Amino acid sequence: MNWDDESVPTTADRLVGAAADGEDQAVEAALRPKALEEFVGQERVREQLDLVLKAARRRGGTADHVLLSGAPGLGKTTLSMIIAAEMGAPIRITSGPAIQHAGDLAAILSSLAEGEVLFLDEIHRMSRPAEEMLYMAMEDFRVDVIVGKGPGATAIPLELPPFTLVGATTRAGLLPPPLRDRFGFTGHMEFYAPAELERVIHRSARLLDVDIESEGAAEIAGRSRGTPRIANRLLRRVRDFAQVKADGVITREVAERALEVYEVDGRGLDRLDRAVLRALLGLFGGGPVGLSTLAVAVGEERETVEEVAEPFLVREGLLARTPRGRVATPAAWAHLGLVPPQGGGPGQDGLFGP
Ligand SMILES: Nc1ncnc2c1ncn2[C@@H]1O[C@H](COP(=O)(O)OP(=O)(O)OP(=O)(O)O)[C@@H](O)[C@H]1O
Repeated sequence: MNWDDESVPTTADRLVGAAADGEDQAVEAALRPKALEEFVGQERVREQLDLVLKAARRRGGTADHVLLSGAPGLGKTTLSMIIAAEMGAPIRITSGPAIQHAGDLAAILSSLAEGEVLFLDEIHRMSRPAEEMLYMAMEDFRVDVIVGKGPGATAIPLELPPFTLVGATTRAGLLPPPLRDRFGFTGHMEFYAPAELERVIHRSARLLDVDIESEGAAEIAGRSRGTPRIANRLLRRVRDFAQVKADGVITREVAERALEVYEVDGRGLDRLDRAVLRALLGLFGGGPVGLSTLAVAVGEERETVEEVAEPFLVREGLLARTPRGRVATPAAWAHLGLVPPQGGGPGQDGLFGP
């Protein structure tokens, strides 16, 4: 194998990145399920949420505050919109980083309509003063607006209409307990199984008027890293290929050829992921090797390797983070079609057996 057969990988426009790009934002609105029963997978969250919403509707009140945690692209925004739709309520969408001052939050809260759903994405990134204001708003539907500064400052209480806060976070563990405790319901979103992603793909294909065979959908699902956003994005790229290079129908063969062109392999790894693995195996015998050294070897920033490539490699059981550095697993050797050196590789100390 030639270790230099690909140029330095870049993270820009990553086809298998979970964050939304411009095109995603433009088309996602059309692909979002509008009702709970259209929402694929996440059975437990869906069932529990269904009860919370039905009970609130029966009481004729607003639903309890809901916290949704999970990786990007798993459907948190979609679910928040469904909550509003199921409650027949309007929705306001904002995010933690957009609320840096308590006053920003007060302005939003005081303009909410009764029963409105406030979706607060990346709630863990809100400023401290805004967070503290939110405690009282969630619990008592009231905020204290501070007027003036220093010893002369006074707090003017402001009544709020009852509303439902839907907070979304990629890391529930980062939320301070007083905030976490104020949510009546917490839903943990899991990565989707391939069969669920196939359903997402079939549904999106119908909406996009794309002809797809079951095996074509399965091929795309298997490379979508458990994430509907990635499944929808790969579907659009494979559709392009099918329309230009084939007769427009997505068969397994068309999906395979297309994803080869886009350099997304059978397990959903892209060039960056493979570059990290190749460096780890080819240059360092499978490790252990320090993160900084590995990053230099692939020509990327340390943070890029750690935050962009590694989480998926670890999740897939291809790479392990150990106190002595990064180590490739036997599955990594197998994935690249290589044989580990005798004895498990230099420095592995039999971590994964002989
Ligand atoms: N369960 C699902 N069924 C069908 N489509 C889904 C599902 N979950 C997500 N999607 C689709 O995936 C895309 C991304 O979903 P969404 O924007 O809700 O993710 P998110 O978790 O809010 O992501 P982020 O954290 O980046 O904001 C949307 O186009 C949506 O249609």
